[in-house]
Amino acid sequence: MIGAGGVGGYYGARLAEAGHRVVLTARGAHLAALKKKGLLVHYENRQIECRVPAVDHATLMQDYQPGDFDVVAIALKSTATKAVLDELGPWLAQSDVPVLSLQNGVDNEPLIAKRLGESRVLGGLAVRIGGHIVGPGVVEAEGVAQIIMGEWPVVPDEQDARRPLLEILQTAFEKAGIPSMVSDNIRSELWRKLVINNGVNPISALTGLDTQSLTRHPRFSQIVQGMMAEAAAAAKADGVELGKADVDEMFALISSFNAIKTSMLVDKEKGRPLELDGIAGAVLRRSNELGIDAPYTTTVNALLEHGLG
Ligand SMILES: NC(=O)C1=CN([C@@H]2O[C@H](COP(=O)(O)OP(=O)(O)OC[C@H]3O[C@@H](n4cnc5c(N)ncnc54)[C@H](OP(=O)(O)O)[C@@H]3O)[C@@H](O)[C@H]2O)C=CC1
Ligand SMILES: CC(C)(CO)C(=O)C(=O)O
Repeated sequence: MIGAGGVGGYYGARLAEAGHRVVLTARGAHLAALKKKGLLVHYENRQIECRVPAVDHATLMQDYQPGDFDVVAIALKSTATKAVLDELGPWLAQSDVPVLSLQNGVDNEPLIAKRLGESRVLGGLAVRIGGHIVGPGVVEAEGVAQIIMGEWPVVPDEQDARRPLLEILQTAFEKAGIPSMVSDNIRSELWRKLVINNGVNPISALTGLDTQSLTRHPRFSQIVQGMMAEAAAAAKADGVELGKADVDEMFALISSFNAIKTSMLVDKEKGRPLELDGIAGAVLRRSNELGIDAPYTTTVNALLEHGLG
């Protein structure tokens, strides 16, 4: 699990708890704590204590072969994807182990494909999960925490070599208490998730409000829906057709989810880089390509880029 943060730490701990051999990567004080006392995950009134190897990337490349793993999952912020692929690329290239992205945004899988070849990419996303590092070695997570995955970009061919592995992963995830689904069109699923993220992540970082405060607010909910509609329109540039029904469905999904701080709000509070380019930037690039305006996204993105909020 590359990046044992809120998402990677939670899923890694669930898999380890179910008996899978998991190796976590991290750095800094979080890594030091993982090595010293293991990972502690607080999840829905439970505590999961996870004692598995935790290493930095230099140690990963030195002590392990990529072929030691059935799958390498990436749960980094998309701000780190390129740098980490530059770092791990030559090591990953030594085998054909599939790489599963569990990140938000639609630009991670293309980066992995460019580096390792399309046939090794498993697209994926974490849905209905709020998970964050709350202190060194400690993660708090909530929500049903589903995983959706599929051959990237779209391979509805039953002969695709990745399908049997996806089915094995799905079974393993389910047995570990992680609801999961294999999609024939992961690109579309990634865009549907981006509709949610463009809707709530930037405006939450700007206002400091949680998801329910935004979706129930008379004014902010309009901005959320506007930013969702702009993401849905931008999807067309990638050949994904999303309409009002998708926007309504995604708005209903996030409105009915726990009142959580988005990952971007948590990054803002911690003074960390924001995944702005991977979320609003991805929408704005496609809107520009299509020649359509995205006024809500343009405004909120510009305010955050200029350090407001
Ligand atoms: N958090 C959430 O609730 C949700 C997040 N997502 C998505 O999941 C992805 C992961 O998010 P999240 O779990 O919040 O991310 P986190 O920031 O919590 O975790 C990422 C971890 O990777 C570490 N990392 C980064 N670069 C390196 C490196 N070079 N070597 C070792 N470790 C490194 C980070 O360390 P450091 O802190 O030092 O940078 C951090 O511990 C994102 O795309 C996010 O949008 C999706 C659904 C919900
Ligand atoms: C909005 C949310 C919580 C949905 O899972 C998310 O993906 C994030 O915080 O980045």
